[in-house]
Amino acid sequence: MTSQFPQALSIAGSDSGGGAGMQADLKTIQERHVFATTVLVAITAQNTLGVQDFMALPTKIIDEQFASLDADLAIKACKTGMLADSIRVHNVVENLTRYDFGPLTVDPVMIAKGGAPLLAEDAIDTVKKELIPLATIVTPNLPEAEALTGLTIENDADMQRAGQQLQAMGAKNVMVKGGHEADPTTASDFVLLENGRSFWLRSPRFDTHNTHGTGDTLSACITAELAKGSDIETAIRTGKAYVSATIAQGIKVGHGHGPLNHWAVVSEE
Ligand SMILES: Nc1ncnc2c1ncn2[C@@H]1O[C@H](COP(=O)(O)OP(=O)(O)O)[C@@H](O)[C@H]1O
Ligand SMILES: Cc1ncc(COP(=O)(O)O)c(N)n1
Repeated sequence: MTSQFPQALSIAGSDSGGGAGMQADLKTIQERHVFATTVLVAITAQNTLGVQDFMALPTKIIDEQFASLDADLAIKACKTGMLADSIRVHNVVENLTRYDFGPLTVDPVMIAKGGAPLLAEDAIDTVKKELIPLATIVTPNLPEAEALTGLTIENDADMQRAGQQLQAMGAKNVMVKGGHEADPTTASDFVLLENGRSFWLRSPRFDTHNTHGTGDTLSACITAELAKGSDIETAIRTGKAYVSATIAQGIKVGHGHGPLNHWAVVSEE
């Protein structure tokens, strides 16, 4: 039989507004020419103005989605996004241990841009102890890196320290994202690789409110590239170039923190 087309999996929550969560993952993976599959963990009633409500799904149907995928598809890379609470984090970890869906990108989603919690506070410990040790790469933003490490992050040295702590927790590779930094000109992310190499990825900071779904888009792009067989550094660099393009080539949708342009053309490709 001929080899299967590259397939990737997003394990996440739904954003009814279409800009973040599962929907951002699907759009990104599709744009990167990889076949996207999903395990839905929670449903949010959400738009660009905020999260109005959410409901986590029963673990039985989460188990069944994993089993259905394993029985048929050939998934080569996967990612996690919103996992809601400690019970679901544990449940997803059990399933990721049961099946081989390739390298795992952990986007430790905690709080939506508008401030709504997407992960119960007591689940942070479960993420640290159970999920991060499975991660091929973990991609926290600054508030998430602070919550996971207990550090206060105010400068480049703090971001590097957070990266080292997250690697010590068991993540092979770490990308500490600086989207929430105060720097008005540059968006800088710190990358620490499994082989000990580290570097900064910097792009111009675009003056826009349309940054809903940036973290999901970056981590989904990394996942898609890993599904195609890219090495981790190439996947990370492509992810940064793609998310920058989706912000730079913005579209106007909604009345709050608008979504990204997932059709954006990445110039260096
Ligand atoms: N205004 C911006 N201009 C350019 N890049 C940005 C901007 N905001 C975020 N980014 C980039 O988007 C990616 C996601 O970062 P961040 O916003 O920190 O994540 P999250 O969505 O998880 O909060 C990072 O590569 C970050 O540097
Ligand atoms: C269902 C869901 N998952 C994740 C996010 C994070 O979005 P952002 O990337 O803007 O932090 C979100 N707002 N909703």
